[in-house]
Amino acid sequence: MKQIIIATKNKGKANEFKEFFKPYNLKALSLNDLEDLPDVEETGETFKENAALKAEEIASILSLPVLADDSGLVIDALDGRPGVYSARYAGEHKDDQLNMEKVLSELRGIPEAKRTARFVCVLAIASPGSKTRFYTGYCEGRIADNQYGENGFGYDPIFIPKGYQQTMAQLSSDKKNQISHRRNAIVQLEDTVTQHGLLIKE
Ligand SMILES: O=c1nc[nH]c2c1ncn2[C@H]1C[C@H](O)[C@@H](COP(=O)(O)OP(=O)(O)OP(=O)(O)O)O1
Ligand SMILES: [Mg+2]
Repeated sequence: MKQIIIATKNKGKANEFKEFFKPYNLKALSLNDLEDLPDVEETGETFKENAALKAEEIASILSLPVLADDSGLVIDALDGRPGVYSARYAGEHKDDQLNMEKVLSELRGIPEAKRTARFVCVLAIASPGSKTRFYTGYCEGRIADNQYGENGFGYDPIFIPKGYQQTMAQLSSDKKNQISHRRNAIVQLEDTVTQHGLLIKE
């Protein structure tokens, strides 16, 4: 089966990519499936910069095309925080539970209408010898008053997508994968994958 390498150590993301690429008969391999690859330092100030850093470093080590995903939660009432610092919002150890508690406590007392937010996903495809390509997807919504649901990962238990009354973590994974920022970014990338075969390793 053809394979695509995703420069992520996040198991939640990796599982979503595995689902996304199934219809193309593409096996998605994450950094958890490959040996001895470094954790790329995310020193960029934008999702785009960090996605490029992850894709380009791993592509250069493997001499293969690589896809990377940099994503996060942008909350209007917090001037866009946690944004690119989403994973490390409550500290370097990347704890989803503490990150959600920090967001909920910062938004305490803020009414529903002012809790608007969006998930952002920037995908980068780096291929040795070519210019890196980028694809962006969004999912609009608002921050709940508490955590609800067990599905998904990251901030899903506190994010209510626009048009829904439940959090992302209360929706099925199939539903999430139809409406998420990651899906919306993948849709942009589909043509590249299918027509140019850029990501494919036999
Ligand atoms: O669908 C999502 N549902 C809920 N939360 C999400 C989602 N997508 C991103 N997020 C949050 C998780 C993490 O707090 C940050 C991503 O940080 P980000 O650096 O891109 O990923 P990461 O460090 O977990 O893994 P890696 O860099 O190896 O891909 O945004
Ligand atoms: Mg990261």
